[in-house]
Amino acid sequence: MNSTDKPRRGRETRKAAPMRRQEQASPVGRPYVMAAARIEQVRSALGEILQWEYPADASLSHWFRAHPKLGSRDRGEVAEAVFDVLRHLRRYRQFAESGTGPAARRLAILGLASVFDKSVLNTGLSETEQQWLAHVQGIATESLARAVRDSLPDWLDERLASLDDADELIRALNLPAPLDIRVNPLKADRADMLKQMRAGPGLRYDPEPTPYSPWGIRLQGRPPVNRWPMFEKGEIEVQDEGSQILVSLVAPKRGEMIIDYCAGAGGKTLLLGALMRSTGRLYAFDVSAARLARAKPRFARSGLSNIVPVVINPDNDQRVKRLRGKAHRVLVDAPCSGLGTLRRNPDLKWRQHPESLQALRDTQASILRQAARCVAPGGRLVYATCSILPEENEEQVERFLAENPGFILLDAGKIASDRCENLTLEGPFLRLRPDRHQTDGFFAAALERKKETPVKKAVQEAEEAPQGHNGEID
Ligand SMILES: C[S@@+](CC[C@H](N)C(=O)[O-])C[C@H]1O[C@@H](n2cnc3c(N)ncnc32)[C@H](O)[C@@H]1O
Repeated sequence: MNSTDKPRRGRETRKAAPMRRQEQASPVGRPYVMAAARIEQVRSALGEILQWEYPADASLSHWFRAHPKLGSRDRGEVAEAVFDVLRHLRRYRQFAESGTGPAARRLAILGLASVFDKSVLNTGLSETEQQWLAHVQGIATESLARAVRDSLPDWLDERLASLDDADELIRALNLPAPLDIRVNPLKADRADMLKQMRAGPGLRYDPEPTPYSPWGIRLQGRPPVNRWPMFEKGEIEVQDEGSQILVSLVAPKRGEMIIDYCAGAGGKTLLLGALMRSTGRLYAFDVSAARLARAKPRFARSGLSNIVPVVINPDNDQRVKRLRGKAHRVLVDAPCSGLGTLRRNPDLKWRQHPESLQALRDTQASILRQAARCVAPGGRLVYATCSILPEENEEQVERFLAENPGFILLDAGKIASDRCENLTLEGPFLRLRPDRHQTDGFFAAALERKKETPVKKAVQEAEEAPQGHNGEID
């Protein structure tokens, strides 16, 4: 699960334009209408989202389409309140149990308390509601159990408890994220792009270079990046710095044959292709034709001509078979719980369950096994997720290595730091966390197929399969 590569919702922070609506900024009489109407809008949107039928951003987009009269500021405020509720749902539900009237309205009020100043919000509240809000806002959250205070389901709280500095991690996952973009190294230079942004549409979003990735720029607030000329020209893409660092582990070279095995909407494919300087052959595999279709306009904007998108079957795909033992590098950006991206997708903590995790683990192991067969002797296999759970990460890799002695584990931290200055990581794995690196939570391992281990079986099977020119597939 990864939806890190599109413009995100998130509260405006730091130097971005102040977001909390203040009474003095509104004409007389307006705050009441605004606050009262907004409470009803947020309540109504939450009514759809909390069914959990679809991801929250999809449900919210659906709700916006059903309310076309709302302007961009209205939508921004509704989105901000809704996402605040999703982040703090368990605590807010507990707070909403007290008080009178529909609890759904009280959830909306709590969400809007993060958007509006008290004076504005109070204009839409009854006396009793104002008293209730003041009461719950005065509760010392430190006295609550962590799962309530930081709003986690019990099963997730228990799993996260085993991680180092769990409290810091959980707190960071509950904060809204800034927006990272990535410069397309084929078309632009980061220093020039920073200048252009500061002189143009990016100025009010406080653009700064990302600390580790040489291609990243961090923006505060909710910049409408996809309407900016540099985006339309393919000079920039939205991509969390963590994803950029992860691609640096693949370290593709000019002229190589690379497979992005789970390419999805192509976020990582784009950077891989640019690092190959649009040479060689870059297969973008995915089982989802719809996701690959979403990647196509991005590929077109990027100016890359080395990408071959292929919709594959999850089992026994003949085109995959033909690439056995041939690829210099294979990236498996596996489908995962996405729990490292809670800053942007807080609904995932309510949409995932231990049972769905087990199914994901089986899929991950199966994809890793199949993708590994494509790696040439001496070639590199990178396994990555945007999860923070060991069962989707270290445990998968350790099991794979135990079953596949022809592969060895490389030092991912060292490889990443070759490309990403300032990045010092301990241990063989790449583990990024919002509390330590200000990125989403990511995991990656870099493996190498031993040179001396012939991919005998794989090659044999590849020879049996009908070949395209040079073992390529169309
Ligand atoms: C984490 S997402 C990939 C995100 C993408 N790499 C990016 O950077 O935008 C995982 C992808 O794996 C795909 N997937 C699921 N099962 C698969 C399989 N058996 N083989 C290949 N891809 C699969 C999903 O369709 C999804 O697009």
